[in-house]
Amino acid sequence: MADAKPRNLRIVMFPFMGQGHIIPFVALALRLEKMMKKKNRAAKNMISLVNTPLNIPKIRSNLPHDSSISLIELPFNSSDHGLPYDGENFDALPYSLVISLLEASRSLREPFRDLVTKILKEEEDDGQSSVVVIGDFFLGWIGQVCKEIGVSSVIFSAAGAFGLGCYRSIWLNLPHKETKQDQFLLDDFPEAGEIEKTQLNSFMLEADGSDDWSVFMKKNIPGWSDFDGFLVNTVAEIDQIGLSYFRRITGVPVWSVGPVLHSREKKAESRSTEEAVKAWLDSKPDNSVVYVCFGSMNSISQTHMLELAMALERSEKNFIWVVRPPIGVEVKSEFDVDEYLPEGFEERVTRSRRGLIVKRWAPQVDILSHKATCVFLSHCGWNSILESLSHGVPLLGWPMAAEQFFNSIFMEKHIGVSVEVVRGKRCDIKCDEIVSKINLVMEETDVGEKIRKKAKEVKELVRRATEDGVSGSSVIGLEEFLGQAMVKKEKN
Ligand SMILES: O=c1ccn([C@@H]2O[C@H](COP(=O)(O)OP(=O)(O)O[C@H]3O[C@H](CO)[C@@H](O)[C@H](O)[C@H]3O)[C@@H](O)[C@H]2O)c(=O)[nH]1
Repeated sequence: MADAKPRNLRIVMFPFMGQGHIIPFVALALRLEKMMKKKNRAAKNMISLVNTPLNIPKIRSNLPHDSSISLIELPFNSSDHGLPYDGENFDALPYSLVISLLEASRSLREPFRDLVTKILKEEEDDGQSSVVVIGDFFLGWIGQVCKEIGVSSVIFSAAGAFGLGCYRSIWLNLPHKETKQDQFLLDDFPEAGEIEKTQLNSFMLEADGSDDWSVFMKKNIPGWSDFDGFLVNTVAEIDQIGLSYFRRITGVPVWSVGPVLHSREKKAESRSTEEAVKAWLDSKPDNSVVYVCFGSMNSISQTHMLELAMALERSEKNFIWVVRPPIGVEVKSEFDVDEYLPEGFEERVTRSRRGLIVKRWAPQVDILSHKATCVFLSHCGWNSILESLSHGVPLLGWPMAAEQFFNSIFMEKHIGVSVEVVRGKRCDIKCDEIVSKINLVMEETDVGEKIRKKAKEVKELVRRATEDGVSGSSVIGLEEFLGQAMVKKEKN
């Protein structure tokens, strides 16, 4: 019910416990804080980010000191769920335990319900406020909790609409189980085009409806229909197929609001890496560097590391490679990169200054925004894609998990800014194939020129979407959402 009086807005945001989700949620919270201040400085608006104890300091370190965003901790003990004692974030777990954290997160339902009930009571006493919850798509139960207590809720998808649409449709219907063909169409999303079985992550491919992933998804995804809307970290001008799909299947508003990008972490311990990376990039010619990084939670096998290292050396291109321990090695363990790379590799590339190896975590946005960077060899996580597109950097795709395969095909076949190098964690890839794809995109080939030109055009589309003065599509999306959030929700 619309209310004529200006209202205060209380926004409660709950990202799933993974860096690929927390980072864009923090970025969205900061964007909303700025917009709300600009709109009405006098209003007592407030934004809170909710998470589990070990993630709260991670979130805090990403907030500027002058931010008034508050952090709220929910009780959670990972050991109660068969997880390591500090296993509260995807980045602290091997991929095999990701499903256990997803399942364990369902235990946050009651504490979250109590929290929102308390917040609602405080705001009702105030009589002037609306409360809205922004939840994560992996926390599908949030919609029902909010419905029951009479609070509006929307999902903020850190994934793009095309990729998430394919992911949703496949998990709900397992269409690949119904066909012997290598390709298939999605029943409720045929406009996504043919999907190949090699584009399914290993859990999807092996799913039979009764495995842990299918069981979780069948509980989680139907919950999305309890939300009052979707905010998607994407750009309307490029992700229309997926946005239309979500509008059609949900019947609720779907706003594109991206890219909401993380402004760089300013942690003291990473400052020396930042400086070293900047100095190295400054010493390189424009458009001469391949940046290689597989996101916050994925690694490749040691065999693949060897092939990739040889390829980077043989390509004779400058490169930055963010190296994480290979699959099968304890994620958090201290590791010596030398152990997993060809003999003398690190020493050779360091001596020649042709390559920079960064252990675990690099200042990705700084790298992508530097004029020396030419192409990004990426696992096609959606944040990485958005960061790359925002800086006009074309992609070399190596999707390996989740919805990354669909993002990769979307960037290559629909948008034209990427070439897929290889798919999956168990693929067979040889060094020469990687070299030829790097050369294809970086050198003066027809494909390379076309892709680099397209990446510049997309950069411009993305820039315009978030431009304030001319009301870009993503600015309008957020404004429409804020307008709707001010409307008080009736209890069901
Ligand atoms: O060395 C690094 C590695 C990562 N990042 C940042 O970490 C984020 C990584 O996000 P993303 O590229 O989306 O990868 P994941 O962390 O793997 O993201 C998960 O979440 C995404 C959003 O839902 C999905 O698209 C992915 O498939 C899923 O793996 C980005 O902001 C990067 O800039 C760094 O700054 N430095």
